[in-house]
Amino acid sequence: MIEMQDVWKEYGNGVAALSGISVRIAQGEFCYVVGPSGAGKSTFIKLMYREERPTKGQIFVGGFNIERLRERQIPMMRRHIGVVFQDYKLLQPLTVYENVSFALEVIEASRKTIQKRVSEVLELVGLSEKANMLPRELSGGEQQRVGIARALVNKPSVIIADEPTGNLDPDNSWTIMKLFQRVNDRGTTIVMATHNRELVNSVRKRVIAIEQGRIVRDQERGEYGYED
Ligand SMILES: Nc1ncnc2c1ncn2[C@@H]1O[C@H](COP(=O)(O)OP(=O)(O)OP(=O)(O)O)[C@@H](O)[C@H]1O
Repeated sequence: MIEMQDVWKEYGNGVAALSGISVRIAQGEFCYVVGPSGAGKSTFIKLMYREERPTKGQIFVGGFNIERLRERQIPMMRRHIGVVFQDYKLLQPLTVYENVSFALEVIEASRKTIQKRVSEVLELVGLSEKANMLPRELSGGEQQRVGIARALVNKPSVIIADEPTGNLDPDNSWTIMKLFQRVNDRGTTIVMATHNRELVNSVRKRVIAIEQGRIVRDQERGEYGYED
């Protein structure tokens, strides 16, 4: 479960990115976040995994009051949240396998657990054959699938994705969407900021629209609602 209670975010330069956001996303929901450029979507997403801190308000993710956490509790909290980025953010010198296993090595999982889990997620994203390749040897769609495997390897209860299809063509975007759908079918909450009108209008889910830092629409099985 994700909950924000009257959350405000003003950046250091005085820009008011979010102004009084209150929202609740239940465990297992699939939720799009839409809105014009600069509306506050990325800020909304970044607050959920504590990449940014709110100026005011409370944020709960997967049972953690993430504003009350001590520094040393942050890695534990992040294990419950998988994050997927528009530009993948893979470690270039590492292989596909290593990019995914890295998240488990950090928590000192046993070698056997690591091998089993990495094989499972690479299979899920259809990249078992490419485990030993480097990111630069992969297509954009494949790189994003590595990003998703990495996000899933710790079995998080929530996946947060900021424009995961932003750099991909329609075919690859659909592949990513179907993967998210499968992950969501297993009970994982998905929150996905997107400008992809076609995906939002074809695969109907909850839509939260943000404009000028405020939620202006929150619809079950909603539509994209913008022309871009
Ligand atoms: N680190 C930052 N420092 C200062 N201002 C910022 C910072 N990050 C974002 N902003 C500002 O906060 C506002 C909201 O930005 P945000 O990135 O959340 O929007 P967005 O809806 O994700 O936009 P886009 O769709 O273009 O990605 C914008 O006015 C932006 O310029």
